[in-house]
Amino acid sequence: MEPELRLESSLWVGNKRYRAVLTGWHFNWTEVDKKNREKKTISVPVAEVVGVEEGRIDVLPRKSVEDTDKDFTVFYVKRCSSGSSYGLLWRLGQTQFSCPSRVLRDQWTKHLRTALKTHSPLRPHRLLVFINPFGGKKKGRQTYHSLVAPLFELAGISSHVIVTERANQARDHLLKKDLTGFDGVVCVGGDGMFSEILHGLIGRTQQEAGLCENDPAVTLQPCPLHIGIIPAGSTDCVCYATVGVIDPVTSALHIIIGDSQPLDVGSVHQASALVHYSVSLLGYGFYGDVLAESEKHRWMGPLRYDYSGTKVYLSNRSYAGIVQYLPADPVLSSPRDRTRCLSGCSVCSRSTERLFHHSSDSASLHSSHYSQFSNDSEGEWVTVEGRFKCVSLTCMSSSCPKSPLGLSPSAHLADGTGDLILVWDTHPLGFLKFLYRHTSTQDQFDLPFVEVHRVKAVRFSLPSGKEVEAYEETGAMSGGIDEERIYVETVSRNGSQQQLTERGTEGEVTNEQKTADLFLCGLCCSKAPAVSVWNCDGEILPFTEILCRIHGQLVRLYARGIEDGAVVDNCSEENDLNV
Ligand SMILES: CCCCCCCCCCCCC/C=C/[C@@H](O)[C@H](COP(=O)(O)O)NC(=O)CCCCCCCCCCCCCCC
Ligand SMILES: Nc1ncnc2c1ncn2[C@@H]1O[C@H](COP(=O)(O)OP(=O)(O)O)[C@@H](O)[C@H]1O
Ligand SMILES: [Ca+2]
Repeated sequence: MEPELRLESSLWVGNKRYRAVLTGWHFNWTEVDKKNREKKTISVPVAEVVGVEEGRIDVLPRKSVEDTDKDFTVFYVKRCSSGSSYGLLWRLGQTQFSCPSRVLRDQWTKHLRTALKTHSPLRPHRLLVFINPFGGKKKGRQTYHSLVAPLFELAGISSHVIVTERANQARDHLLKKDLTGFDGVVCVGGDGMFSEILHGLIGRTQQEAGLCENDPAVTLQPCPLHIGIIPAGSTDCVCYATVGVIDPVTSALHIIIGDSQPLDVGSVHQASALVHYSVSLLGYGFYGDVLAESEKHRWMGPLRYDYSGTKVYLSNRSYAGIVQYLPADPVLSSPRDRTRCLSGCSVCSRSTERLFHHSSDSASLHSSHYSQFSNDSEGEWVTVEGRFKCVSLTCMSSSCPKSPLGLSPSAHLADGTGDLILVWDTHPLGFLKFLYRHTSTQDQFDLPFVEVHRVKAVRFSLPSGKEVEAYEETGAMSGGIDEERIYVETVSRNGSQQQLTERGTEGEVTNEQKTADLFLCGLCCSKAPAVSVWNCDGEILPFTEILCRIHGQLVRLYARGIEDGAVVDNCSEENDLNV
């Protein structure tokens, strides 16, 4: 602690006298009664002070209520239990202090501001904000302007706001435009919008580092800019899994105080090309089918997933496939150890050490393991083959309001691994039981037809002859087999990421749409299709045979992971105005 940051004096809040103390890390004020007896203390970590203003201030709308030259107002984070969610809601608390003199007031504001700078080095000064006006319930713009912008203004953050006019605008901006002076990028939208930001920032960082994203063996460069998520989408799983609640004000406060949460990212490859990045769900079978079906019902908003989920469940399909995976070190953690990755997680901290201080570890991965779809399953790769209801890979728990503990409740946000969930073909009631367990604390892996593995990489392929069979079946039904096959082959030869991830501008048919059409055409015919599609964080991938490698802590979010429920709920403290 730097001694000059310490300050102690008597201050008044209303007509009560307090003994206020600023140490390096905390700002405390304790009520003192007329007989000098100390009563309740309120303690705010300096890192959670949002701002300090002279006078008496109100926010939302912001106005100076009274500017006596002996007063100052402190804004800070307060926690409230969220009822249904596991995480805590953050709200803006404010307390108005009166000093005996103006000199003392100036001393307090100066010291508090200096302490803020010293103890929150990652607080953003300038942010680039992308708003998807069509995400979720289409309230992104309103949410940002009414709830988030006033808080940014209060905290002295300047923001450059872009309301997107087309899909991939945010990604393209991040790939090409000047980003000098920005500390972070904020995305107002859902997981799809987050994915755009992710692709833009990872791509830009690799471009600048001269690294080739197409090569799964390359150790990618972590992104220097932080990402903030203001949830305004349908699933909002990345926000829920990293903050614990879906709440724009909570997320805005995490951004303001410069919280930092690293996140693992999977890179998905086909042949020698990068196809997509994934953080929440890379799913084949059920989740792929649900996404393909739901794209037809976008107009339903977030409900489209429940409708399509039920429809796909009732169609009771399973798919043949070969899954190969590279297991992670079982000594470090296990997907069934019943732990949860919480704020300050020790498994993730140890991984930081391993990921960034022993780069020779990752060098050992630069072997033929990543040579695309080679048949050698030498080394540690494990191969399983059969029929699956679904094959899912997630880099984190993927908790969301639908499933508060997530696809893999013990997965870690930043341990450099993903959890591979294999659900073997089973009777419909068994599968329903599996799905239903996601909504409660019951263990969805404790079923005889379910396996879960903590992995560093996964490869998926179709049993020999299946792919041709698949296209022939669908082609026979649609009458368009030749055109489709040529199209897929052309794209894979070009290997252009731009082409692979571009989503439709009007009048033009993209890969995803073609793949979805090809697949959906199978849905409406009596014969079940032999192949499903991959759902990659809400995008349909145009390939079936893929390789995914997990990159530890490739990006950082303005978040801190889910806070332990034992953290005090200080919502109803006396003397504070809850804004
Ligand atoms: C019976 C109840 C079953 C509930 C099962 C819940 C499982 C939920 C797991 C959710 C994992 C979420 C992973 C995140 C994926 C997102 O990246 C991604 C994109 O999100 P965005 O549109 O916001 O941009 N979202 C998705 O792909 C959505 C996947 C959602 C699947 C939901 C499935 C609901 C299933 C309902 C089945 C009901 C069966 C009833 C039978 C009578
Ligand atoms: N202005 C826009 N018009 C159409 N699509 C957009 C626009 N901006 C972003 N998108 C795309 O919309 C998709 C869904 O966005 P998202 O914010 O995740 O909402 P949701 O959670 O409802 O799917 C994303 O894939 C994103 O690329
Ligand atoms: Ca992980």
